[in-house]
Amino acid sequence: MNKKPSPSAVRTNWPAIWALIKPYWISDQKWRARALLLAIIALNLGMVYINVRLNDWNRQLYDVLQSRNFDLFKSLLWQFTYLAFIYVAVAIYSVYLTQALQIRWRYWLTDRYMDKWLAHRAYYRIEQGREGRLSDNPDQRIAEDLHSLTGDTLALVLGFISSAVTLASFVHILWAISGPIGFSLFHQSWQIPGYMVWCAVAYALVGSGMVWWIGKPLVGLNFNQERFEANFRFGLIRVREHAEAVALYRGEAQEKMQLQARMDDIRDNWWNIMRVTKKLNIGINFYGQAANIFPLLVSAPRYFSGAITLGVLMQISNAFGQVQDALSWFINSFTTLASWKASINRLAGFNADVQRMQNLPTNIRVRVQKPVHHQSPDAAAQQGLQIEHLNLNLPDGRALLKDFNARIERGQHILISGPSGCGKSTLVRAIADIWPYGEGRIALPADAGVMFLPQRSYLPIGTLRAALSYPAAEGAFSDEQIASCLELCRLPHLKQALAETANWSQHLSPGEQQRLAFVRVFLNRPDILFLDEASSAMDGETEEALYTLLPQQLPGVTVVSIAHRETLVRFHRQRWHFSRSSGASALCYEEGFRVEVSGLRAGPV
Ligand SMILES: Nc1ncnc2c1ncn2[C@@H]1O[C@H](COP(=O)(O)OP(=O)(O)OP(=O)(O)O)[C@@H](O)[C@H]1O
Repeated sequence: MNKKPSPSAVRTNWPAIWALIKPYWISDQKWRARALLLAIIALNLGMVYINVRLNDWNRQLYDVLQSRNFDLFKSLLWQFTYLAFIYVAVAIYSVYLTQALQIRWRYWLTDRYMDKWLAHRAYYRIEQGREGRLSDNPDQRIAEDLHSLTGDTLALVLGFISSAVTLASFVHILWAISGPIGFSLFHQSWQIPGYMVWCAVAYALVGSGMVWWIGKPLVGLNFNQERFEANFRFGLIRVREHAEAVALYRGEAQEKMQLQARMDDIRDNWWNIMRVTKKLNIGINFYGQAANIFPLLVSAPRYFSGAITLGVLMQISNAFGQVQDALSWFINSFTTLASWKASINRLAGFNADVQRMQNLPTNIRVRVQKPVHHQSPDAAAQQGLQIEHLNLNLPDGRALLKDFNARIERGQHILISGPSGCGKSTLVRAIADIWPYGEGRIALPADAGVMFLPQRSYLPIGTLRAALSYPAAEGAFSDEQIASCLELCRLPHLKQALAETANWSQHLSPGEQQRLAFVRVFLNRPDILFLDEASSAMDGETEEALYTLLPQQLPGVTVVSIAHRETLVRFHRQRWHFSRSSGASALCYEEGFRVEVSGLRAGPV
């Protein structure tokens, strides 16, 4: 099976990582964020302090046990009780505040990422321009990677600080109590002071090197796992969204095959993760188990020679454990580090894509004409829409439309026709300023309301009232206004359903959905209306009725329709027909199409 090209993983360096993390900490929320972080660090340091106290308590306990002193034993138990209570309270609040900081940071970041994604139509261009993409599934980048970026960063940073302070606190305890070790080499006697500290360092270094060497592939594997999971979920959502079409085509077997293929990707990659994790766990578990016995083995000679008491031996063992644990921060955090790095790489790719799409160079200049000096707003709106030397291309540079010039006067009704795939919708996309590939100038009249109706209108999930008001907020139009427009558009039966919530694009027929789009037109009352096969699913009579209503309800409205049906000709005064200059009928992108402008016999408009 052919695998789809995967977005290349972005490699990130420290400045790039810092650029992802920094913004929140210097934002308008910085003081609250920093205060929370400081409080959490203080609580974590408090835990380290209690651990230091417990280490000393440990020594006293074993000495008291050895000397069978019951009174001291009882007092030690009280000491432990209050230390344990404080530890529990500090540990609970440390987690609670960390979670609070995480959700604040995530909320702030998500808000920024949603803005970036929706700004300059990056969300649209990312889907359009498939070439050279560095990230996929933007929904997952925003929903999941920001979640792990905030959670993992806090866990890693706080873990690192705790480990560093634990290391500093216990190194000097271990240094002081472990004493020097002496040996002779080359007929000379040598002494290594605080030799247990060096043993711990050597032990942790060997372990860290081993874990890094074994676990390296996990970063790439985690990156892919998230991608495959998102692809699978997206596949399931597609079936849900297109349930009716799949059912009518009896496409279940094909869907199953495609979903299975995506699940296979998940399973294969998961096996690779399991293999690496198994090797990693072998290393980590041996390392962890050996750490229990290693300090006892190393300090046993001094205990048996009588140089240290049992209490000191146990204190050494405990302090060694703390030092070794702190030095093993890298080993213990390796899995988190691997998934954190994969999230960072994915977010860097997403940011690069969004930035590239926002700054996509375009030579199509779409601007709003400034009103001529002393011109009234009405006169400004009278100015027509002007298209000069417009060339349109496909994203890969092939020519679609060549040198098109036109002027649309106010109140003009224009029909755009031509073979399928010649670029009619693309011309409308260019006028709507969402198609960047090409060159030329488009001037829109000042203060004119422009509305674009595609063949399949978008109906958000929610109440019918909200779907009809879109993109205005629910409540922008009164129920009376909406009801009278529903009546006009031959949808009286929906008047009762304004407050109902449903997935309207699944519930209503395509013809009804197109009539709903016309309701939006009558509610919004645009000055210029583009209809891209917006009535193709209606019966001929309803289509004619709505076209007749347009100039009646919206006097002076400019209408530009894309349509294949010749019955619509009589509602238009001008035709723009896409054709090959050479007369060739087949699509050939080398030469592009030309548009012939011709007058039409006056109809009812
Ligand atoms: N994002 C894209 N990437 C690559 N090619 C595209 C993209 N969008 C459109 N095209 C191509 O551009 C050409 C023009 O598409 P357009 O939708 O403008 O055609 P049309 O004339 O409106 O067709 P129809 O009458 O079938 O609606 C088609 O060949 C289409 O495949």
